[in-house]
Amino acid sequence: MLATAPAHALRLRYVVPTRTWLHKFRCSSSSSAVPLAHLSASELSGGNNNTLKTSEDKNNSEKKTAPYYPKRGQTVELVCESLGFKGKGICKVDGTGFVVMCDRALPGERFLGRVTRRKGSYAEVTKIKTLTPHRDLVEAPCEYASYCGGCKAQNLSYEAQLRAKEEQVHELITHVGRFSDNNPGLETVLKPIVPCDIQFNYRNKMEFSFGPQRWLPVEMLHEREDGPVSFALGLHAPGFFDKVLNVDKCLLQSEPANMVLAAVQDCWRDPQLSLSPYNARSHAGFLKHLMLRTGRNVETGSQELMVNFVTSSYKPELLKPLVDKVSSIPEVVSIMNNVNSSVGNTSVGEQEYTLYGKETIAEVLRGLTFQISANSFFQTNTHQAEVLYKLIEECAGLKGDGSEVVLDLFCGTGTIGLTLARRAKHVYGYEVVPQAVTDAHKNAQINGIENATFIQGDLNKIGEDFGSNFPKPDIVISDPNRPGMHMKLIKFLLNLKSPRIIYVSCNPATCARDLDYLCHGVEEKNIKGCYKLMSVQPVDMFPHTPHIECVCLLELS
Ligand SMILES: C[S@@+](CC[C@H](N)C(=O)[O-])C[C@H]1O[C@@H](n2cnc3c(N)ncnc32)[C@H](O)[C@@H]1O
Repeated sequence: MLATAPAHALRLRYVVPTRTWLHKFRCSSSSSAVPLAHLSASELSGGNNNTLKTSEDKNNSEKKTAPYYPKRGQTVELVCESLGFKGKGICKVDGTGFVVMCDRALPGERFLGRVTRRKGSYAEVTKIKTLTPHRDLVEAPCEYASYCGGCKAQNLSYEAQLRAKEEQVHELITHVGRFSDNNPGLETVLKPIVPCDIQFNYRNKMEFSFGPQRWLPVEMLHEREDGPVSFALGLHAPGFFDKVLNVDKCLLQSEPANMVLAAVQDCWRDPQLSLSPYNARSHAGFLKHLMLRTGRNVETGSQELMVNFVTSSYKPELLKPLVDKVSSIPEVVSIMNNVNSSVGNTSVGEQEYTLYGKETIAEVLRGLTFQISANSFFQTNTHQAEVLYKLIEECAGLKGDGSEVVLDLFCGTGTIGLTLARRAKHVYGYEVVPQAVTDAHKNAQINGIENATFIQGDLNKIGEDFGSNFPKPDIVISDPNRPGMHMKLIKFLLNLKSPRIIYVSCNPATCARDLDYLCHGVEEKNIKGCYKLMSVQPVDMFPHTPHIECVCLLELS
C-alpha cells in the first residue's frame, strides 16, 4: 500500500472559493447534464484566480493595482501547482497568481508557455520549454510517453500521481460539491485514494487505429517517408481524429496482446497482401481498427485473447494472412471481424463475423463469470474492478437475508447488480444500450441468477411514471458515464427517498455537482436535498492517466 497525503492536509491549501462560476455551472446543468462534461478543468475545479488562490497569492493580489491578463500568443513563465480535469496542469503566471491550464505540465515544473486561448478568467497555454523539471520525476518506461495521449503522467512517480488525483477529488468535493469545512467530519468522509497494485499491463482492452500517414512529433519530421513504410497502426495523436502515432508495444495492455500487435505490425504493410489503411479524411481504405481484448479461461485461469479487425467492408480473403499469423499465438482463441462501412470512427460494426475460434471470451469478477463479446462493455481494468466492486459491496452493506431491493442505474452489462443479487431480494437494472441489456440477461443466466431484471431505457428521458414498475428500492446504485446524472433523475431520486445511494463515478467534477444537488438541493429550482454524504472513496483504476473513479455513499438524512 502506498502512502498518500491525508485529506485534511490537501484541503488546507485552498481558501473558500467565490460562487459566481459555480452558480453558472449549477444553472447550466438544469436543462441537460451533457454540456458539463465539456467544461474545462478550470471551470469544473474552480480554476480562476479567486477559486484557486492560496493565502500566499492572496497577499500578492492584495498588492496588485490592476488585474493581470496575458494576451494570446504571449510567452509567460509558469509554475505548475497541481493537476486538474483531464490531467491538465493548473499553473500560475509567475509573480501574478493568474491561473492558466497546460497540457503535460506536471506539479512543481517551471516552464515557458505560449498563451493559445483565453477563457473567462483564465487562459490555456502550450508548453514551449521546461526551465526546471517537475517534482517526483521518474523515467517513463514507455518510449511513446511524451507523445501518446494515453499515459500523460508516466514520468510522474506513482505516489505523486495518487496525491494529485486525491487532491483533485477533495478540491472538487469541497468547492463544487460545497461540502465545506463547516461540514462536521469531512476529514472522515473524504477517504485516501485506493492505489492500483498493478501499474502496467492492466488494461484488458485496447483499440489501435490504422492510418495512411504516421504522425511524427516536430523533432522527428525529417524522418517522414511516403508509401507503405509510413502507414501507421497505433493510437490517435492527442486531439487529432485523423493522425495516428505508430505504436509497436503498449505497456498498459497484456503481454499476449503485445505479441498480437507485434505480429500484425510485422506483416500488414507487405505490398503483396494489398491491405490498405483507412483514411479518416478521404474515407478510402480497408483496415480501420485493431481491437485487442484480454480475458481468461475460466477453468485454467490462463489469459485468453480476442482479436477484432474492424474493416470498412467484408473481404475475409484479404484478412486471411493476418488471421493465419495471429491464430498461431497460443493465447488467441477468437478472431472477429466487425464491418463498419460508415464514415465515423467507431469500431462497432453493422455486421460481425467470426474468422477464427469463439465469438466471446470470458472473465471472472467477484466469483461470477462474464462472457465478453467484441463490443460489449466490461470494466477495462479487471484487477482493480475487483477492488472497486468489493468497495461497492461493502458500501451497500446488504443484510444478506434476501429482503432488500436494489436499483442499479446505468447498469451496463449488469456486473454491479449481479454481484449484489446474491445477497438481495431482487435487482432492477436500467441501461440505454440494448446490446448491454441483452448481455446483462445472458450474464445473469450464465451465473444462475434469477432475481435480476434488466430494462432498456434512457435515464435522461424518464417520465413521471418512472419507478412504477419496480418496488421502492432499499439501495440505489448509480454509475453514470462522464456527464453525470440528468436533473430529471436527481429529482426522481430526491422524491424516491431510498435509504441509501451509492454513487459510482468516473468524473469527480460531475460527481461533486450531483452530490451537492442530492445533499444540499437545487436552489434555482427550489428543490430541497435530503441526503447526507457519508463517504467519498477515490479509486485509481487507470495509473498514468488522468482518470479517477469514486465510490460515494449517501444516506437519507
Ligand atoms: C460507467 S458505465 C457503468 C456500467 C456498469 N455499471 C459497470 O460497472 O460495468 C455507464 C453506463 O451507462 C450507460 N448509459 C449512458 N447514458 C445512459 C442513459 N442516458 N440512460 C441509461 N444508461 C446510460 C452506458 O451505456 C454505460 O453502460
